[in-house]
Amino acid sequence: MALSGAKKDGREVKIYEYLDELRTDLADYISELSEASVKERGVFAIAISGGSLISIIGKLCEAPYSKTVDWSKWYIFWVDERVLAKNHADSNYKLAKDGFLSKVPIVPSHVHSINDTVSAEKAAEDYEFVIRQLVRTRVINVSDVSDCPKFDLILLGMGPDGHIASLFPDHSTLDEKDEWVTFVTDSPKPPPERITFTLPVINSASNVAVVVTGSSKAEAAHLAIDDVGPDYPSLPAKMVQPTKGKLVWYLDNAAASKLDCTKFSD
Ligand SMILES: O=C(O)[C@H](O)[C@@H](O)[C@H](O)[C@H](O)COP(=O)(O)O
Repeated sequence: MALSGAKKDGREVKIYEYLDELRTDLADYISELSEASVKERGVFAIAISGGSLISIIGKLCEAPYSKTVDWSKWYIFWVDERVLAKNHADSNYKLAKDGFLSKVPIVPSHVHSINDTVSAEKAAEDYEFVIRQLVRTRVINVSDVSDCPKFDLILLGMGPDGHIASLFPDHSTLDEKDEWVTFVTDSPKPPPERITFTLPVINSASNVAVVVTGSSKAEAAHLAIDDVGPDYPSLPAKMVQPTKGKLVWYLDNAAASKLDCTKFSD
């Protein structure tokens, strides 16, 4: 059973004792969003991150989701990617392909991975170009507030330092307002070269879910979720504030161990 707290500003925080409960609830949530999006606009545009998130959403490859989700309508994107060959052990594409995409009938041409044959800067530029084409054809919706792409769902993990996607604390990419996709060549988490969606794109999504497990992330989760004042202006996870979309945090007990649950109002 999740201890769920709806906070004042519309964020939802869900905390689970058992990882399998979290995986099931998240899979339910994703399949509900997929169904609603397919009903409303015929497609589901979802952007995923790397890391432990992939094994968590691997639940979607199991029954009933494997049979009930309309996989033919899914379009897959990466919120961030390491600039490596697609068959490299550290590639987010490879991680997702091996752990998820190869196990469900997603149309191969709907899987939009980065150009892995060019520099980080060019890969970011190319990826933004691809996204612009798909916004034009409305595979991806567009935000009426920011003119940014409006993904149906963006799935994020979070690092112990509070990074999300490949947006790291105190990094200049956090200030990027014009580009949809940018690049880093000095990522503190290896490998150093990455591309990443910018905050305006993340915050334009219809739905954002941040999935965090493990005690190493408890402090960052506390700083991002609890109202700790203006002392941590550059914590990327705290900057995830969808303009009109819905934000849900999925945490296990260990990651939630420093949260001030008394502030939650159901
Ligand atoms: O490619 C990456 O490195 C990411 O997309 C990154 O943002 C990741 O989601 C977090 O670092 C959490 O990773 P873990 O869940 O594995 O700790």
